[in-house]
Amino acid sequence: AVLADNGFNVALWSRNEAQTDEINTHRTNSRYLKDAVLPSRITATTDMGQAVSGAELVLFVAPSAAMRDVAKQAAPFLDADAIVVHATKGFESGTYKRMTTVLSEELSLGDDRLVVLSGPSHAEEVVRKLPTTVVVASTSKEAAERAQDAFITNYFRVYTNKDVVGVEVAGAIKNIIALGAGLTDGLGFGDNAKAALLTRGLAEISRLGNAMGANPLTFAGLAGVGDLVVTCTSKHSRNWRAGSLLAEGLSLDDVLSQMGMVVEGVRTTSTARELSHQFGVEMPITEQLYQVLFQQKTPRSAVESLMGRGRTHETEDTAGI
Ligand SMILES: NC(=O)C1=CN([C@@H]2O[C@H](COP(=O)(O)OP(=O)(O)OC[C@H]3O[C@@H](n4cnc5c(N)ncnc54)[C@H](O)[C@@H]3O)[C@@H](O)[C@H]2O)C=CC1
Ligand SMILES: O=C(CO)COP(=O)(O)O
Repeated sequence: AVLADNGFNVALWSRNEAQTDEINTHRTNSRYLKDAVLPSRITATTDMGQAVSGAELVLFVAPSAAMRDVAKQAAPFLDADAIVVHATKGFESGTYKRMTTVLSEELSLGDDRLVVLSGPSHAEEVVRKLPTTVVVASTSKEAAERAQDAFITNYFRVYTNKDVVGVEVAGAIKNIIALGAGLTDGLGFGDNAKAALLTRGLAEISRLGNAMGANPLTFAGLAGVGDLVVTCTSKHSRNWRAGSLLAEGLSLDDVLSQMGMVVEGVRTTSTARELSHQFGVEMPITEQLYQVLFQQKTPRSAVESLMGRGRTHETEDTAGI
């Protein structure tokens, strides 16, 4: 919708024909964006060739679990000088790869044509043209500026950044903390606990990101603090909502089927735990959430474990913040 508002003719690919028919006929996408009326410059299609051939910019925003498959389908149709942007917040399960790595492998692209778009940007608000700010990161200044040009509007402000690793790590890991925030709110642990969770969550994001080669300053920016705050506090967040349903006592399977939309933080908790071992960094909140999600630990005893950890110094272990 943002690209269409900026005058681009947008081809929107979906695998679901009922959904593309609804968008083309009624300009609505009722299951995912209830009250929104989509711009007439959007044409939905189930034909990947029609969507991708000739496009100067291709935006991938499949859930992380589907990214490789969707990129594979798009690869034969990608124009030689198209730039590729993604807005997906997660890693590939099993390989622990970042999304730009997956895209570069499947599309045979160099870093100079790859951009990640991230930041506090719930779709429900963007589609209503409420003021939103995001960051587009690429190792190529030119690619980042092409994406900035394409997306920037008077309600959608776009900053460039060079730190692809930091922006991707921040966007993925904040979902874990948002699941924790939903649990904390659902269990009535209070405002002090929630503030602690966000702050120590940011320390965890930074620690892993720094070990993976990120710029520490990224975590104080829109993709870091910005997205962490919105996902942990917004009524639109699926990760927060999933956490609050877990707090009501629902099983993880029941929560996920009730949500009916992707809750990236669940898979990301397993991936981040593996990455924390691989990079030798401590991620105690992630570890406790992993035990709650996958090992039947109760949230209350997870909090006890976090509060009972050995004494430590606040800043020593959070290089960069
Ligand atoms: N919803 C939001 O406000 C924002 C979402 N994101 C990120 O965007 C990504 C996608 O999230 P949403 O669109 O919100 O999720 P969603 O669950 O609302 O929609 C996902 C869409 O992908 C389709 N899909 C799932 N598996 C597929 C496959 N194998 N092949 C083709 N299509 C497939 C589904 O049918 C559905 O249409 C996530 O990584 C999320 O973190 C990023 C910023 C904001
Ligand atoms: O990343 C998002 C907003 O910036 C969306 O978060 P949820 O997936 O938790 O809804």
